Amino acid sequence: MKIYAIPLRNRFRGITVREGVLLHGAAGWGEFCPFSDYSDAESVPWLAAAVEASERGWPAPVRERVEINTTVPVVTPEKAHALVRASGCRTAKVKVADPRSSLADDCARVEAVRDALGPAGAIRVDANAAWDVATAVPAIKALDRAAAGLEYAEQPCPALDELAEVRRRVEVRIAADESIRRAEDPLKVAVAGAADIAVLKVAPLGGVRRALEVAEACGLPCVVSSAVDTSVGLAAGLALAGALPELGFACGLGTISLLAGDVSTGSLSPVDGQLPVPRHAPEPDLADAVAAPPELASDWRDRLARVRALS
Ligand SMILES: O=C(O)CCC(=O)c1ccccc1C(=O)O
Ligand SMILES: [Mg+2]
Repeated sequence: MKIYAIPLRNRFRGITVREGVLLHGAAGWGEFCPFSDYSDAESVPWLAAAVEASERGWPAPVRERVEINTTVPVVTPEKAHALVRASGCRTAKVKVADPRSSLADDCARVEAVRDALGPAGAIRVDANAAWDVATAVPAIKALDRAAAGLEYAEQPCPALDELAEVRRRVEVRIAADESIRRAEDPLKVAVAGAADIAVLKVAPLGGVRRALEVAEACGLPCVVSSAVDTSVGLAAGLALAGALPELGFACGLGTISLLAGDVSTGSLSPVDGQLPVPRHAPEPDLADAVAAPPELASDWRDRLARVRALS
């Protein structure tokens, strides 16, 4: 077992350091890294995903490579432009609706991203459920204009009925993320009328096999996205992206550049906007260099024991 703490290059989802545990088993390595605001009960599927990776391994893929979106945090337009250029990706996902960023700031960031991608690139935005319907509708229209066309808007509002209403009132496609991964039962969310696209994350859905079941149950085109995990967790996301019967959109697995380090020399950083589908997670040969300090490590061992007891 290895416990890591890696600073983020820019604040993301309100956090500045990413922490987690790497578990080793018969099939290799798995990552357990629920965010600190996740309860022990909510962390149970995260452990199931790490156990699947380390004990059992993943189903066989149907493709060898996955197109990747670069993820643009809440940064200045200049920085956003540079990040997109440096990524080599043809699709960018821009975080919007952050409390520290106005709609005008978001539009300026999206314009800079369009400039960096050129007209052939695709831009999606992610509001992380920050808006109500009355805010979302004009905001999505403004961002769509700033982008000269959005590919989709991810989770503009918290509730499914709000997503459905926004979807009726804008021309931009709507993607559901939190509505699926934080649902009581992700297999039973009636997401079809509320969204055009389902965002799937391996850890909160409880593993690659579980996520494949969710994909089948929801009946929508899927995008696989990361939890800003290390290359060990990203490998599980790529295994899911590799195993989905259809994959029509770039996946949000280009997040290693958001971290200031990684646990592996075999770092999963996109090349020419793509990543290969690995058969197992890379060996965390650099984990000791980013080891969590003793007190933090001990908190994680306690958390792991509590979540194991609930599993
Ligand atoms: O999808 C991506 O491009 C990156 C992953 C991402 O945005 C994310 C990462 C951690 C937690 C939540 C989210 C999210 O999609 O809302
Ligand atoms: Mg999202």
